[in-house]
Amino acid sequence: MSSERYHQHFTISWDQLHRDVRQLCHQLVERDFKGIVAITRGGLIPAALIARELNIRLIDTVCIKSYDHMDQGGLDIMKGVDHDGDGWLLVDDLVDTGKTARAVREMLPKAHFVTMYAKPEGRPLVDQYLTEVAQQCWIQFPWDMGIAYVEPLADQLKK
Ligand SMILES: O=P(O)(O)OC[C@H]1O[C@H](OP(=O)(O)OP(=O)(O)O)[C@H](O)[C@@H]1O
Ligand SMILES: Nc1nc2[nH]cnc2c(=O)[nH]1
Ligand SMILES: [Mg+2]
Repeated sequence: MSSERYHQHFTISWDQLHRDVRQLCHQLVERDFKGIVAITRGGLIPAALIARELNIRLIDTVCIKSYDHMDQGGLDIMKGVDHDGDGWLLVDDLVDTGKTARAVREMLPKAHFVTMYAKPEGRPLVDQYLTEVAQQCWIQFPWDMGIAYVEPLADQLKK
């Protein structure tokens, strides 16, 4: 699937992400998890912040790749886990088409699956998410961006 399906950007700053993680954690803190399984790589960042909020130190990974920047390819599963997820919190940054989530759900059917952001197609595959984002939006994460100089509008208009 190609990048043409994305018509807008939804940009998330480090501050926003951190606030969103804390808000999601309010809904998780009463539960008792054995540990966290983070879906690499995007899930690693929220997983670390969630682990701090919920005081969880046992963190495992499912290592998987499906996108080359905005282009979706075949799923490449590099590492799984040897349990069905019972009592574990499964974390990814987002669910989009749900292809990644479907594959990981098969591996860990009993895990409690959360993402920070969810698009409509993938939303039914997760147990909990914080913010819904339109299907045609590309979510731009802070780790994929940098601070850059922006030319004043007046100078841009002179060109
Ligand atoms: O619902 P889907 O359409 O499957 O898309 C969601 C997945 O895509 C991204 O991962 P990606 O494969 O780009 O790898 P990364 O986490 O290493 O950036 C994102 O982190 C999710 O894991
Ligand atoms: N950064 C990012 N990765 C994705 N992988 C699938 N959809 C997205 C998205 O909207 N943003
Ligand atoms: Mg990912």
